[in-house]
Amino acid sequence: MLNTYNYKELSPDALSQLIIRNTDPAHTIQETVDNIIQNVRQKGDAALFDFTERFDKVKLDRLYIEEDDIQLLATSIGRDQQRALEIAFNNIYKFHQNQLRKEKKIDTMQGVTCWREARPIERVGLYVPGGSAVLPSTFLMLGVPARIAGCKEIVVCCPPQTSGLINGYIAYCAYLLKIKRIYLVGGAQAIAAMAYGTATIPKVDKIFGPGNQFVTKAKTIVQATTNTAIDMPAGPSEVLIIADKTSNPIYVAADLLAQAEHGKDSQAILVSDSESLIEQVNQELAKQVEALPRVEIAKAAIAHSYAVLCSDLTQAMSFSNAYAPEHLILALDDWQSIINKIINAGSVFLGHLTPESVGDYASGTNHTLPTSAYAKAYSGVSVDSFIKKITFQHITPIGINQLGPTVEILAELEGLHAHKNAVSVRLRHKPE
Ligand SMILES: NC(=O)c1ccc[n+]([C@@H]2O[C@H](COP(=O)([O-])OP(=O)(O)OC[C@H]3O[C@@H](n4cnc5c(N)ncnc54)[C@H](O)[C@@H]3O)[C@@H](O)[C@H]2O)c1
Ligand SMILES: N[C@H](CO)Cc1c[nH]c[nH+]1
Ligand SMILES: [Zn+2]
Repeated sequence: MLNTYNYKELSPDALSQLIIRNTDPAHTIQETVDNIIQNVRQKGDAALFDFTERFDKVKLDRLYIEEDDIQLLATSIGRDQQRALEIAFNNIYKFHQNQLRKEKKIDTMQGVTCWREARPIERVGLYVPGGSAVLPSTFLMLGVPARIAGCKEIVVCCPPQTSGLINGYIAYCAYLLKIKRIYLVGGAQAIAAMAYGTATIPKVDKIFGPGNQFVTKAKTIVQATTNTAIDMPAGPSEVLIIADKTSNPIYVAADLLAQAEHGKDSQAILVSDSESLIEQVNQELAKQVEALPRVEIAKAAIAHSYAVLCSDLTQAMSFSNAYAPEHLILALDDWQSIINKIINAGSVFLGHLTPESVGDYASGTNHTLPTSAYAKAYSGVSVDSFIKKITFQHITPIGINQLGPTVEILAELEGLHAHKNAVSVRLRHKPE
């Protein structure tokens, strides 16, 4: 099922072709998204009603639901499902709360004190995907760190159900997160609305959340064209599994399919030093895929996924670092010996009993992660994503005497005399 490449036969060009994903060579997604953004800018709410009818096939009479509806929907789900969402909420909360740390004040010289303090981003927009599958887990992954950071205004957009509402699981997450309004808008139009603001949807300072190629393209466009920031490009899901003769092919195939079922444009890569393991995983894939309800989606994703045969695990890790996967699974007995060779990956899963699904839902780590090789430069969402760190400094009379002459010289060598003077006047005219 997986097309297999031999690492040592790959030219540098072939290697870079292999690791590219989800490009938009004909710019069709770019054009569609540009057009959606322009429409939302010009027509505001009217464009949101239109696009929701066109893409989500829902004719809305209002763009949001509020507390009463949310409460009603939240109570419609089973107690087991509520408990599972509560356990996920608690674990994500515990893991993320530990990320809030106070930094020490540093005296860089006598009388010169510098430090940083965190402040929440005031208005944040959370995008909860809901096209091919509604993802309440993503709501928790974004909402929990936003709450821990202390963001004042949390705007949430999610594509509507055919009923014109949201589903009960999303509503239960809203209840856990104390979110009182959800906008029933998805896709690029939701991102444009949060970046520009409409009569109904407030403009925010930063947009968070994963989504399909339309959502991800819209995020990168608004980041470049407005003063609204984004968390990162978090597009179609990916997994790369490094496996050897100690791996269980049943588990490996199951983990590949778990990401393949997200969307036709998802990618699931197997890298191994064992030809026979690749063969066994292929047999398992063929068996397991047929049992999935989302069999057509998973098959399409597997069709443009592949395996890479390497001579050893060091080579396997080099390939993985070049690919920079959103998720990396080390399905090995001896994962400890290569963990320090990982350079690029969004989130890592170690050993045989750590499926990626646990991180998707409930172990505590965040599942909003960089895709398309952006793991080379971006981290996944965390509490840090929802705060700014502001630097502070204070200089005493001793400090200005110590540091002032250095700054005078540096300002002079840059030819910036007003800069120099701002120090000189303080050295010459000391307060009584
Ligand atoms: N990287 C991550 O951290 C992460 C986490 C969770 C999910 N994901 C990914 O998020 C994605 C979710 O995608 P999804 O489609 O299910 O939901 P989505 O909410 O991202 O997209 C649905 C919206 O896309 C828009 N749309 C659909 N077809 C369109 C078209 N032809 N033209 C313009 N707009 C169109 C519609 O407005 C619809 O509301 C998946 O690819 C999944 O792999 C990534
Ligand atoms: N694997 C996705 C991140 O790429 C997250 C997710 C949500 N629900 C299931 N999985
Ligand atoms: Zn997943």
